[in-house]
Amino acid sequence: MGLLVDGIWHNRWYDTNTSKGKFEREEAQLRNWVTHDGEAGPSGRNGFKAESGRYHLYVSLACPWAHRTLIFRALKGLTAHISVSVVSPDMLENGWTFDTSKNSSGDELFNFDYMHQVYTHHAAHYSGRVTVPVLWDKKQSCIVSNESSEIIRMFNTAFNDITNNTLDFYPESKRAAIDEMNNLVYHSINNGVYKTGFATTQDAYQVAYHNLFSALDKVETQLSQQRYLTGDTITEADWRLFTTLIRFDAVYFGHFKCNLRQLEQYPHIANYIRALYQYPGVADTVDFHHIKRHYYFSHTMINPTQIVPLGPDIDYTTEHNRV
Ligand SMILES: N[C@@H](CCC(=O)N[C@@H](CS)C(=O)NCC(=O)O)C(=O)O
Repeated sequence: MGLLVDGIWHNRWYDTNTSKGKFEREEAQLRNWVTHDGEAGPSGRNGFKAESGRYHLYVSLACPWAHRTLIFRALKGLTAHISVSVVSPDMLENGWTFDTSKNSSGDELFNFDYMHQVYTHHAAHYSGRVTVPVLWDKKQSCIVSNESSEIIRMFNTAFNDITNNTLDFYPESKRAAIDEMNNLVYHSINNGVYKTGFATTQDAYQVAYHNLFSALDKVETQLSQQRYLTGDTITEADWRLFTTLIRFDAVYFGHFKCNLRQLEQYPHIANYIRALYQYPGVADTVDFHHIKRHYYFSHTMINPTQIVPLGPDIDYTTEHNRV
């Protein structure tokens, strides 16, 4: 785990000394948008037109943020149009690697050894964390974006003329409700599990823990009244929540000490996870080997023995009642 400073890789864990033990996530820096006509999106510059075969996704199958982009790639019919490289789940002194002997697919574009080389290929003097997902433009040889919430918005609409897939997970009429739900889920659940697990003071841990479980209680209540987070149709808000929920009992409950309850103990959430897992195309994007191996093996300051636990044994293919 580390970061680039002026293009040079440094092996360094997150610094929580200046934030009273709180984990503070760095903002993604590269924020261009692929659009149907190549005009600039809400941020960044123009020049990224949606074209089949032009873009490449770098992902980790362990990472909940990258997982969102894989789900949208699958559901929006983009697998034949956007290629993918998968990093190894082991993220140690060199950060994310393309070590094929450790379950990486290898770097399909450049045959690099490390993900940080993709960042310095984009900008030789890059400074910042080397995160996934990354959307790469093969034509201009640069990174389009390293922000998953924006990559899924691009996938939701920019390629519709190419795929003829008009499924809309961010429909105009529901945007306010989706944004409100995303705000709760991002701060208290998606990032909330990280704030709980990466806290280095008791106080910071407890604040994050209580916030997380109070948000999960709200979600449970919401799901007791309606099928999906914002009503009777599935939206982006559900997929953003799902990638954290599917990792929760396997990793966050134990490794990140989010252990008030397992999600299996929430009747509505437990069924909802199954409904989303069983949505056509989604189960193929979930890889529990990568998920468990990444967290337990890579975070040696939390789990110095690097033992990867065998349990829990949960079957997400069982019948659910969300109809
Ligand atoms: N804002 C980013 C966050 C991505 C992110 O933090 N990814 C993690 C993997 S789960 C990562 O690559 N971390 C490496 C690091 O922080 O050094 C997004 O949503 O795309």
